[in-house]
Amino acid sequence: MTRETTAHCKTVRRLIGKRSVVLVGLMGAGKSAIGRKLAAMLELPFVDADSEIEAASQMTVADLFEQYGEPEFRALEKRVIARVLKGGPRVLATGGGAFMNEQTRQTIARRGVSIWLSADIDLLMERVSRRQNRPLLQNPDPRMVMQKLIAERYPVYAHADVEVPSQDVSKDEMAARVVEAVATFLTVGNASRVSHVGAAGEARGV
Ligand SMILES: Nc1ncnc2c1ncn2[C@@H]1O[C@H](COP(=O)(O)OP(=O)(O)O)[C@@H](O)[C@H]1O
Ligand SMILES: O=C(O)C1=C[C@@H](OP(=O)(O)O)[C@@H](O)[C@H](O)C1
Ligand SMILES: [Mg+2]
Repeated sequence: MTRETTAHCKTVRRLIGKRSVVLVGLMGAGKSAIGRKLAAMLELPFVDADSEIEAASQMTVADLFEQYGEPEFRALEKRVIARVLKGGPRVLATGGGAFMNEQTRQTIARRGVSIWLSADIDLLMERVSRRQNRPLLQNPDPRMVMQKLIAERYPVYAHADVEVPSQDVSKDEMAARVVEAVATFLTVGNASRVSHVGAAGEARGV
């Protein structure tokens, strides 16, 4: 990061105050990868909800789904996210299904700024194909599953404070776009819900 970018991130960090930055969106959108970068840029602790669930249960997400079923996983997910958000400002990468829970949406609205990393199906499929650790996609036709999830979930993700489209750019560039989107949201408010940042980040040499 350039010195200018670092100074900008410190300003954004101050604007965030006691809130957390919460990433939502479908599997493969980059919540975990971008969240980690974003946390480093903003000098905030990073928490991945799935990793917290795995640590709390001493099981993998895949084993939880298999042995206890999705409802039990969702109950655990809701509790873990509520606990993490009580703990002070963080960058939190949620799992793709978390924001579908109304109580979780309310908790996030109270304690955080929510960012929807939106993405088209081709990008999502390419990115999830690298690992076989997502139980919902263990299906003969994972693309059809993803299409169905897009139809069900995108109208709900659209309730996030800001939408940042995931594109085929580096993780650092995506994280810089999220920083810009958060800054715009916290200064201008809802006036500009969809972020079209790109040029600004590039101009700062991110
Ligand atoms: N901007 C990006 N450029 C290249 N690869 C990316 C980018 N964002 C995410 N990835 C990769 O895509 C895969 C899925 O990302 P991940 O962060 O696990 O998504 P999510 O947590 O939203 O399911 C990972 O292998 C990750 O490294
Ligand atoms: O979309 C979902 O319902 C899920 C997404 C996963 O997280 P990522 O979105 O980080 O892949 C994980 O929580 C679980 O496999 C269920
Ligand atoms: Mg993830």
